[in-house]
Amino acid sequence: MTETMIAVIGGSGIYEIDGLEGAAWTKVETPWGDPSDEILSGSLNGVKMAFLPRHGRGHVHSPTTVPYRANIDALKRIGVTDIISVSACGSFREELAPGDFVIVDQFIDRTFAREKSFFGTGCVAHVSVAHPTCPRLSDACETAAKSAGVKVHRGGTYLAMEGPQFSTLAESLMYKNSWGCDVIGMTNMPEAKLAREAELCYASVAMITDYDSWHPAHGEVEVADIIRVLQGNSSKAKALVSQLPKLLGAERDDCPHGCDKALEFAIMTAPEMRDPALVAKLDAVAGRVLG
Ligand SMILES: CSC[C@H]1O[C@H](OP(=O)(O)O)[C@H](O)[C@@H]1O
Ligand SMILES: Nc1ncnc2[nH]cnc12
Repeated sequence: MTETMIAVIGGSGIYEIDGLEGAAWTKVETPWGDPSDEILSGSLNGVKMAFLPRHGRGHVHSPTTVPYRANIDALKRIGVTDIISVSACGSFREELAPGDFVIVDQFIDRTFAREKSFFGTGCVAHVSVAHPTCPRLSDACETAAKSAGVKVHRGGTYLAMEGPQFSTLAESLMYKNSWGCDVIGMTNMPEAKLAREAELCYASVAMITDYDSWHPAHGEVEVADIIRVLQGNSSKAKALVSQLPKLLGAERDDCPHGCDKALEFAIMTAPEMRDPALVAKLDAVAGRVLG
């Protein structure tokens, strides 16, 4: 058994969480630079919890400049076992309405201006992201959302776009009609890929804020509308988070889906050819397999 530590990565509109016992903001240093902000750590119902505002308090980082590698490394470094992402998203389906939550389980990664891996020259690794979210953690999010009285949909494909501009009408229609996507956002990639490389369970809660730009009755997406919906959503997200500790418990077994063993057979570079500097940087992320 391992001690559980649940981290919440809060997206747009969520810059703190209340109710943690012994809560303190702490700066965590990583070999990949500074995380988005200090990390708030404490406990809830006897379970260790951490919170990291993805864009930083005051919303400093754009989706492109969020330091995704530093964020995931920092969470792993302080002992996090499970990451719940909470994100504002546009919807491609009439029935996924603003105010609803979707427990996303697939992604299409259209981002192109971000570092997407901890590995590279001198230590090459290939992990599977066929199933990029953890079903055990997603189950907990679904149950937590229902207990918090949130309208929640299970499963959906999240189109991760580079941004920061929203999509054109042609893009929105293509993602919806040709690619069959359910929601759109700018941040869950490469975050989910990096969490998998770091052998952390990851689940994603998409808070629907708008119909992107495809919906004839809703016009184009605007930040003012998103903020209005987020103001209603943030108390729902906090209620969801407060249910998680009792669902996940203070101790956990190995992940039944193998998220915590993702690197077991992933590293290709021969031990004698590995770059010692890169191996040193991988101490938190891949120390289990690199020794
Ligand atoms: C404020 S609208 C666009 C912005 O909101 C989402 O951020 P997050 O995923 O961190 O909640 C979206 O991905 C964009 O970054
Ligand atoms: N329509 C949209 N596109 C991309 N990111 C979003 N975040 C919230 N709404 C969005």
